[in-house]
Amino acid sequence: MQSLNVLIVDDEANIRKTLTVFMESRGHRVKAVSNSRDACAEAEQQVFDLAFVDIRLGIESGLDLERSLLNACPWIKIVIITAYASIETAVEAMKRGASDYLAKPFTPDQLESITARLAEVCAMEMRIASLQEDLNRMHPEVYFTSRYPSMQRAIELSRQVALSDALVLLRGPSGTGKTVLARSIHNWSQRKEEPFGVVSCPSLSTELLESELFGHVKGSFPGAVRDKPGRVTLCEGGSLFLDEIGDLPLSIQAKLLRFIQDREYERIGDHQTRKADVRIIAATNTNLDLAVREGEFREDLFYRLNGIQIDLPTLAERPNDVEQLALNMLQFFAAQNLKNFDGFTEEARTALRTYSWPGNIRELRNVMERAVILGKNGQIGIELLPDSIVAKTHPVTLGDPITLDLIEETHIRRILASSKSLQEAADILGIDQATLWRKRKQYGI
Ligand SMILES: Nc1ncnc2c1ncn2[C@@H]1O[C@H](COP(=O)(O)OP(=O)(O)OP(=O)(O)O)[C@@H](O)[C@H]1O
Repeated sequence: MQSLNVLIVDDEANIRKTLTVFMESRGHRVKAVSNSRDACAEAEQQVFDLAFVDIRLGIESGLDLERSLLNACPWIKIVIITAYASIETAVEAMKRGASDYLAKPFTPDQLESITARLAEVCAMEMRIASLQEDLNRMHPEVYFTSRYPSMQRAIELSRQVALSDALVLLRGPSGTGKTVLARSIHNWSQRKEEPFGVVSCPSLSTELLESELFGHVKGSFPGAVRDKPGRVTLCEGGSLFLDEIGDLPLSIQAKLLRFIQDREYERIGDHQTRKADVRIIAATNTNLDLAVREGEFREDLFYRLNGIQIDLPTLAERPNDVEQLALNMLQFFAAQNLKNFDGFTEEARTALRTYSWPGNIRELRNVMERAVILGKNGQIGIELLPDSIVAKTHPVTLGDPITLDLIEETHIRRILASSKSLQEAADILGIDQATLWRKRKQYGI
């Protein structure tokens, strides 16, 4: 058992003494006080893992002290001690944040078991916090700020729908950030303290996918060696993100529709109907209308999912956002690799802005990671960018032996990059918005 910092608050000197001797004999560090004021003063000065608090401290109430201790040390585990055991006080103590309850007179065994259990909880919380830190170290901070109305709309709508339990369908090509946005919707919602699960529909066979979603009972198919709860069970109270929902087999589509409508499902091989409260967020990078027309996607499920659609633009549609995103990623990977970079050379900046990024933010992230690994310190120049990016964006000068198309593409990209809106770009180029749209499509901008 890890050694804990323990605070004992009791107005009876012999209880303080007994608890102190017991805890110290188990290797914990103890501070014992007789009243709320001293307890608060101690909690201000050092971090405690565990506190034993008498419910009656002379004329003061240990229940009132709970809140002050939790404010000072939010992770502290409080055990309320009382000679006046009653269900009501126990319930009240737990409601105010106590972790357990000990009735006087207590035995060493009871103390031992409460302390061991809470030490385990403390250790687990520390492990989770350190895993969370590792996760944060592995992922650049999500950056949603954009100069483009299409992206601003997507984020605004996401924040609005997050507050409801509405079904959401995120649409956008691969790498545009659908998974990241789904997780953010969960984090902006009231379900944020509950689990968030991800199931990638194309990654599993039909049977395994159904089992992944709804679970199975032992022996229901070869390989089902033990009962398994599905994601729907594990995400109770939270959200489940179904990536590439267009790839969900028809047989599972029917079950998903029933789950969405009635919140009911069965595990594979089980007749018991279960219920779960899970918000579904789905994503697709294909045209679901077409899948419906071709009979590959159920129309009724399509209409259920179609309620709130959020479209994520490609990176090519937001060239002026690339530099800031790239800069954030550069700083992130630089810190991870213990290097120091201060931005990009002018050439690299132009290359980043004019490249069409078919792999979207995922590709940008990979390019930044590669540049940081290959580079030393200072600025990132084009020599650190992949040839595919540099070749497509080499500086074009009028009079160079190049095609008119390349001149037109380069010119449109540069004007788009320096304009605040598509209308402004169209005005500068002397064409209407429809023509600009056709040309952007033609050049993949
Ligand atoms: N707004 C953002 N800020 C920072 N990084 C982002 C952002 N959006 C996406 N990324 C990063 O880009 C990569 C791709 O994002 P994500 O997996 O969310 O895309 P996706 O649209 O779900 O892709 P796919 O359809 O292939 O599953 C991830 O590494 C993610 O961390």
